[in-house]
Amino acid sequence: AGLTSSFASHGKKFWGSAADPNTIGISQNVAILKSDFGGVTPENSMKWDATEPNQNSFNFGNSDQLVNWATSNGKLIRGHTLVWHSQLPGWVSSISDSATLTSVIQNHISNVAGRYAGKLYSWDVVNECLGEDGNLHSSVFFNVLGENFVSIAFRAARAADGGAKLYINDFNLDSNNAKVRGMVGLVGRVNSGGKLIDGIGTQMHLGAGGAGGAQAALSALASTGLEVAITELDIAGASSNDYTTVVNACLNTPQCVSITTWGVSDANSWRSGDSPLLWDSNYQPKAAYNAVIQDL
Ligand SMILES: OC[C@H]1CNC[C@@H](O)[C@@H]1O[C@@H]1O[C@H](CO)[C@@H](O[C@@H]2O[C@H](CO)[C@@H](O[C@@H]3O[C@H](CO)[C@@H](O)[C@H](O)[C@H]3O)[C@H](O)[C@H]2O)[C@H](O)[C@H]1O
Repeated sequence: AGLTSSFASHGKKFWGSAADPNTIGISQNVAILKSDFGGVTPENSMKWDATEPNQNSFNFGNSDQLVNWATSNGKLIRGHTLVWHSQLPGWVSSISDSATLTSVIQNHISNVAGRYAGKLYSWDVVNECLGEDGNLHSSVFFNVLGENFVSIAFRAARAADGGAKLYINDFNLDSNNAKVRGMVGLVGRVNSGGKLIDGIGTQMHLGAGGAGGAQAALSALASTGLEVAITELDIAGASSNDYTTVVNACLNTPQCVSITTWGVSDANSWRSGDSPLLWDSNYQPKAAYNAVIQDL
């Protein structure tokens, strides 16, 4: 059995991977996605700079391709991402009026999330809004709208797609650190007036030997009672021990519903120099892959 079916045998939803037209166009990659993965996340095609490069003119060419491929191959989809300060067009980051920015966010989300309503498992509604101290960091969204931009985004996402799980996603949520505590506080405040956020995504772009804090991080995030997902896993050096440590942390955390690696093969990884994934640059499974399968 492959990754996702072995993982699902423990009551988990799916094991996914980042993907996009550039990687579903590679036959070796597609063969592995079909055999071992139960979900995909668009690596770039659903981001603001790709979907709405100019105000109110939308481009869904690549994202439609990814969604159609996933749907016709029975893969769940994690939408990524609606509101993020990076890969953001200049026409958005230059807005300084709160009413304008609010309607721009609402229009973007109703068009993008509305288009895929009913087809996605979840959305990363807000991505990377926290600083390492656990407070919201400076961005056009926070500077113009304050913390309320998070609620504005989640309400718009809920209105556009009543079925998708709505996640807040961030990196360096890899141990029970100030950022994890900040995230727990933020979701508590946002959900205090009624549940807007359904889940917390921890990206887990790890260094070699960096998996030791995974259990503490997942337990702390799960203490909110929300779903938790590992959303962009890759680990420098891809050691068997690091990968099985992360997998076991998820197995031991009932709210941890899925693991997504940020790609399949080192050949297409954003950090290929670190050899961080479970398949090498010749699309051959590494020792870590066998160790994970054995562990599951
Ligand atoms: O940075 C890693 C993670 C961290 N968490 C959020 C998550 O979304 C992020 O993913 C990475 O996010 C990165 C940008 O922030 C992506 O990198 C961008 O990926 C884009 C699509 O391939 C690149 O854009 C292409 O660039 C080419 C040459 O510069 C141009 O010819 C193409 O037209 C242009 O699309 C950008 O330069 C490149 O910066 C990576 O593929 C993607 O893996």
